[in-house]
Amino acid sequence: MALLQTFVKLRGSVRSASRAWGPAPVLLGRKRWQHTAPQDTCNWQLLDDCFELRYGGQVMHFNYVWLRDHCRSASCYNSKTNQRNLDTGSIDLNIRPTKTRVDEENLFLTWPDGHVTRYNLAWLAKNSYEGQKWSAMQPRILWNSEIYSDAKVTSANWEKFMSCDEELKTFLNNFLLYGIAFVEDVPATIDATETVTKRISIIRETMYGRMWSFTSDFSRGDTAYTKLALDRHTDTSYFQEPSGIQVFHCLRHEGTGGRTLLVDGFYSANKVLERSPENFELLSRVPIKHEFIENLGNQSNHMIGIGPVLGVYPWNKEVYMMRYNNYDRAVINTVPHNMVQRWYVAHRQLTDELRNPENELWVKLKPGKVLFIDNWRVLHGRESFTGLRQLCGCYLTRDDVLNTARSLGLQA
Ligand SMILES: C[N+](C)(C)CCCC[C@H](N)C(=O)O
Ligand SMILES: O=C(O)CCC(=O)C(=O)O
Ligand SMILES: [Fe+2]
Repeated sequence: MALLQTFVKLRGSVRSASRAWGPAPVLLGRKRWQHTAPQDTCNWQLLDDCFELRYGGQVMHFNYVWLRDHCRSASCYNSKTNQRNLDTGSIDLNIRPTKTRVDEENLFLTWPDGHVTRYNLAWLAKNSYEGQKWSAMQPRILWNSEIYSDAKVTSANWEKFMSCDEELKTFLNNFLLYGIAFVEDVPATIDATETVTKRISIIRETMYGRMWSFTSDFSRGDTAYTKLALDRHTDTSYFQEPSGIQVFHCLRHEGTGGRTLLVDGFYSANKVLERSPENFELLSRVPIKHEFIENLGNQSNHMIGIGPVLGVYPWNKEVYMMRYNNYDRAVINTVPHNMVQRWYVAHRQLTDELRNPENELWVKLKPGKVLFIDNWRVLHGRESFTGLRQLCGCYLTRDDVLNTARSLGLQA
């Protein structure tokens, strides 16, 4: 560090001539940092192991290797393909800048080989760990049945949905916010159901097929193919990557019962977090297995998916995936004995939340009404039924649904 101190200015500040310190930017829960004019003022210092920047009322820390790695100069980064050119493996892990300069909008670092990197301060703030810590990856509205009903979320209309991007965008916005969305007036056929889903994404083919249609004929080795009630669950928890979206269209039902149950899993997970952070932590850290074993005359399948009940981003504690399927949960043999009891306690707390009747949204699916469920978030179940009931649908590839949402300007 002696060498460093000889060549480098270690501290500095830049203040816009006529501007004073403004109030700290307000964090609106899911919003990213906002920078308004009075917060242009910035202070910085070179610490031993990182560059400390105070900008927009926020103190941020940037590791030196990270800074070198994120140089956006033409030789380090190809802005046509949005890909890094720089070989990260060639960066000296003890690299330090030899010169530092900050103006009102940018930080300039000179590296030992003379290469200069310019970083826009707002870009740094947006991409800092501290900035991400307070912003949501995926803005959403957690709901129980009252919140969802009061929101009066409208369904998309088939014709408009197929022809108008604004209708698709509104639909996807609702889907991202609530984890469920409906399209109505769809012709009651498998073909039309396929058409409506293809407007959003690529269909994810699984061992159940591409488009599937099922009745209570027990044609597959799963309770879904019976008339029995099904408690709330997420599907394909036994895949390493559970299906992102599930589509349901009830093509006919001549009988009684058979209503669909929907529960926002993230609402319940959030209640667990508020009431018992230790239980939330346990559910997000302990990996368990789910399994699908099917032996039919003409086909056999054995799927195993491993992961915690709650998939959580560690930096902001945001839940992004719930695997909850008591039918398909496999033997627990991944949890040490002294943790199993605590895991069951945590699982019970989540189960109690999920079973709170206030959280249950019941809908009767009818021909024409297509339901899209975020299968990483919203649990579904069904009431037992009588009579002939035919349900068709498919799973969608999650990446492509989110891709469509982003292409329409939504944060996903
Ligand atoms: C939807 N479809 C009828 C095709 C399959 C149902 C799969 C049911 C399975 N127990 C699970 O939860 O994944
Ligand atoms: O029959 C239903 O309403 C849903 C059954 C089910 O859970 C499924 O197919 O994934
Ligand atoms: Fe299911």
